[in-house]
Amino acid sequence: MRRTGKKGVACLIDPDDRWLESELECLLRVAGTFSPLFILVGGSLVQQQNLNGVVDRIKCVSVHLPVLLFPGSVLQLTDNADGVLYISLISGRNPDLLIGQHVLAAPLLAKSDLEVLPTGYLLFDGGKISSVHYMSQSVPLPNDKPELALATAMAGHFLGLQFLYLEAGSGAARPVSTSVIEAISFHLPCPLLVGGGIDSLAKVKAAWKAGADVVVLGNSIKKNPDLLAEVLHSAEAYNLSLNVN
Ligand SMILES: CC(C)=CCC/C(C)=C/CC/C(C)=C/CC/C(C)=C/COP(=O)(O)OP(=O)(O)O
Ligand SMILES: O=P(O)(O)OC[C@@H](O)CO
Ligand SMILES: [Mg+2]
Repeated sequence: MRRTGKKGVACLIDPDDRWLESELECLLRVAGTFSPLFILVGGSLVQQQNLNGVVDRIKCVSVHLPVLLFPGSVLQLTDNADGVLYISLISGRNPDLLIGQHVLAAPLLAKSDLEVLPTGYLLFDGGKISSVHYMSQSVPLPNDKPELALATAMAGHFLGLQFLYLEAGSGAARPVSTSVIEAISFHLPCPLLVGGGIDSLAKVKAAWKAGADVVVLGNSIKKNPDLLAEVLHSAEAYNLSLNVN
């Protein structure tokens, strides 16, 4: 994706949010089979039986949409997804979330068919205390210090992490700043996922323009599935203009 300049979208389905069967189906129908789109499933407290069920429901409606797990802990792994963001919280200094959960998860992942995507996860100050901030007990990066963010992202890149997820926290008051996205995308080749508080087409476009490869949408599309349709049309038009579809 970084190579082609294509822009992508990921829908975050949090199994802890009460998803009516009809709501999930409506969202998945909007999503259709649009190719640079995938589904992330995760949340800070998710219990495994919820997780299995939600992944099954998604697969039942949208057989071809890739479903990636976005785990808050080793308890949030299930075999019926396609892959897992193997996230290490590199903005924090909590050893359990840098490497501890990963050690516990590794033997389970080795036995599963899940594709493992090594991902540096950077939490930014999104203007209010997010669940990830609380659950991880780690200090978020400032949103107005691109040089600190870049140094952290570079460290992840040099350690071999292949994707970077810039996170402002679910429902953030302010998304990750464009100056942060620009600094990281200018200097590093890893595909960038950016999420947290992105709740309008204008914010999506600003993140893409700054260098995000994939914009992650959670709360906003649960409230308003029409936003997903708008964003997908916009991505499709942009990707067609690159002549890379
Ligand atoms: C690799 C494995 C198995 C685990 C990684 C564990 C790590 C590093 C977690 C990072 C810190 C953390 C607690 C992340 C939560 C990830 C997540 C799914 C966030 C989305 O949840 P929200 O939607 O923000 O939470 P709320 O719905 O509670 O607001
Ligand atoms: O729910 P929102 O605010 O879109 O956030 C999405 C995701 O980045 C949270 O982990
Ligand atoms: Mg949530």
